[in-house]
Amino acid sequence: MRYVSTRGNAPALDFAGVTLAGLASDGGLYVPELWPTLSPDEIGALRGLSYVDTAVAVMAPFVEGTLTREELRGLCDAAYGAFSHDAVTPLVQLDHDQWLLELFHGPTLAFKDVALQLLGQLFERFLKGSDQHLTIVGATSGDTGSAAIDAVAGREGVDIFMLHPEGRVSDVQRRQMTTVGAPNVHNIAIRGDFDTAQALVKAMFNDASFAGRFRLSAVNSINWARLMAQVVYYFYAAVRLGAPAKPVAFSVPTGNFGDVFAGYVAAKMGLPVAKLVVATNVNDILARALANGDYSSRAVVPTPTPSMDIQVSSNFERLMFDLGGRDGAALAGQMRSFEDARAIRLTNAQTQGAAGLFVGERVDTDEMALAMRHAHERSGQVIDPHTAIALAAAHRHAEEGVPMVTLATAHPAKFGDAVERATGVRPSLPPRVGDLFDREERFVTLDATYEAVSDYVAQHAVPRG
Ligand SMILES: Cc1ncc(COP(=O)(O)O)c(C=O)c1O
Ligand SMILES: N[C@@H](CCOP(=O)(O)O)C(=O)O
Repeated sequence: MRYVSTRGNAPALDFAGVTLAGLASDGGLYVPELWPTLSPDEIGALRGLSYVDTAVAVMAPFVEGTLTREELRGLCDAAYGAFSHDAVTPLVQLDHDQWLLELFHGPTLAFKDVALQLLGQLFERFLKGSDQHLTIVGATSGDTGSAAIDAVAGREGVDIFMLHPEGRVSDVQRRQMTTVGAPNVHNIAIRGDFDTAQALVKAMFNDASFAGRFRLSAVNSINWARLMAQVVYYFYAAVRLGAPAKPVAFSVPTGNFGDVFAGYVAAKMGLPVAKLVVATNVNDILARALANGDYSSRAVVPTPTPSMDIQVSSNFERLMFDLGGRDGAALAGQMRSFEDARAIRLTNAQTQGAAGLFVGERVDTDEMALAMRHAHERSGQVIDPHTAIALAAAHRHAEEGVPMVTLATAHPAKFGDAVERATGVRPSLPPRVGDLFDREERFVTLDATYEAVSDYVAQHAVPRG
């Protein structure tokens, strides 16, 4: 399998190449040259398979030429052995057609673990025997940071620099990052929002002289391997609910458009997906873009769903590329206009193509709290605020006879205050992270400027050999 950049001006790479590169050298994102497909019989044959067996069947075409199925299985066994539920991503029934897909049984209690535990294994595999030292730079609005740190803390040959917006992540989220004592972990709080943090990370990749000094890599969902691993659970859930004979709908709490783009990939691969509900909080650029092609970014408003407080969704570029006829030059022009004006109109091909599968929904904080309360009172489920955004959106699209799966992206204990306010229940932290508030924190706080952040990274990273 070869991968091409959405901006059409970077070398095509194999799977190991895109995993280590993260972002393409022309500023674009890597996507497979062709979408692999599974036939209805092949999808039907996934029914009853374990999560790891499903993962191998779904991901094998993406790693072809780089990893054998047996190698992939070994990495998946190691990655998913760290999950606390045998099913890895279990389904929970809420009512007749409404389901939750629990994605938070990994070490850091959020869906990011599903991809990042595997990414940690992939980095180790691809760096084995080489003298390269990887400098990972990442941005987090809360959950990617801890999941990435957990995946690489203490690993040889890797340093991780993780930027989070100061004061805009929950206490649990921050402590999950800042109390990890491993010397290769560097936490940076920036005086700015997540979009600024993400832009600073991309600027380091796009600065040829900086990127030339270090072997940079990415753990955000700009890294293709992240999305690939997330495609698996769409198949795993859908076959349990009747696919391929029956289409299944998904509602996805959305920020950087990574998780829901993985659902799009599953559909491109042949999974019968009835609908993908793109659920946003009041930071609703995606809901507006999908409703009327208005892709314009506004100031980020802090909410009780901090991980979705995003106005520039990296992975939307992948969708725009695919729906716009895979024209790298045209997409590069569109992205340049967006970067300059923070506002563009999507083309007809992009809006109409998206309308076939996606529907955007904006859910405000009151509706979110109501969804949490209803899930608790009617179905006995304590859910986190991000999941509640998607559940509220899912109810707007309930259709008789079509299973609707809401992706439960975080454990409620990560957002204990918001959950308690809405439901009166204070969820307790699972024992694996129970002593979080007794551990010492370690991080620096920097101005949100390129100079401040890149200088800090340059002073602490290991240069290329
Ligand atoms: C708990 C939670 N839900 C939803 C999201 C949004 O996912 P995505 O950025 O892939 O759209 C995030 C962050 O990414 C998150 O941490
Ligand atoms: N909500 C995310 C933001 C980064 O998203 P990513 O999926 O691109 O890593 C977070 O929790 O950090």
